Amino acid sequence: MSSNPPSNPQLRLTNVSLQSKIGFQPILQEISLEVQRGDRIALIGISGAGKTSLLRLLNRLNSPSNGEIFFEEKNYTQIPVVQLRQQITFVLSDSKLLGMTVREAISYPLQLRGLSEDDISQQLTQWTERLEIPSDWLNRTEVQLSTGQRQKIAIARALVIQPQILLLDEPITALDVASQKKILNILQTLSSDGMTVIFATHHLDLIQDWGNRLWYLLQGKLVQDYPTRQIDWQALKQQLMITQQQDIQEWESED
Ligand SMILES: Nc1ncnc2c1ncn2[C@@H]1O[C@H](COP(=O)(O)OP(=O)(O)OP(=O)(O)O)[C@@H](O)[C@H]1O
Repeated sequence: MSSNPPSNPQLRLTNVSLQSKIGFQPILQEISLEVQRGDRIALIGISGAGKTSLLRLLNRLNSPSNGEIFFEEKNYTQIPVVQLRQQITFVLSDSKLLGMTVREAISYPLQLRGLSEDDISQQLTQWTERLEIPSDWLNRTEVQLSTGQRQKIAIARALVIQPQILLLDEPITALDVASQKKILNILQTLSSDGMTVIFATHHLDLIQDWGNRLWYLLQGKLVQDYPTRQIDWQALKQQLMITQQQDIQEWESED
């Protein structure tokens, strides 16, 4: 956790920028930060601030135009991408099952790691119980699931492999409040056991008491990186609302 004396960071970004291929304005600008093992980070910012882009860089779906990213002090460029993604997993808000049933989708990452059928079955039972996924969902395909149900499956599929770092992009927006709280609690427990979680969201109320750290992105810049206990949430919500309104006004004045 960040509150412990800092050891070698698990992740380190040095002056990372991401240039847009279509616009002049960089998507991310000179981001430098360090992440300690077990950090629970809420990543916030208005639409277009760069949250998804930053998560994509951390999952190596994109590479920085400038700057470097290190995982356990090893440069990302030196780590085979498959190996990296076995340790750093990304959950999108609209993950697809790609024609698989729920059972197949959750089992697949375990098959890729060469687990026996018995071990896969044990993990499947453990995680479906923990996430309260009813057994009658297991034979369903994507079209037979609601958006919220699909989000739950995407989280299960990421958690079965117990990654070192879990990246989440608005992962529980479509779930009911009780399910959201349950998942946030599970993530909190897992992070206490050492899993790092980076959670991008617009819903400050949801993550206010959840994280130990907050990153605030504004126009691709990391403008705040604070322990959550130092945050004035009311002021932050107001600041976000004002930024959002300014953004809309800028758009309107360009039309
Ligand atoms: N593939 C791309 N090509 C060009 N520009 C892109 C691309 N993807 C994103 N952008 C731009 O990068 C900026 C950041 O987008 P990003 O999706 O990272 O923001 P975000 O904070 O995740 O937004 P939201 O909260 O709406 O999901 C936006 O201005 C967007 O238009």
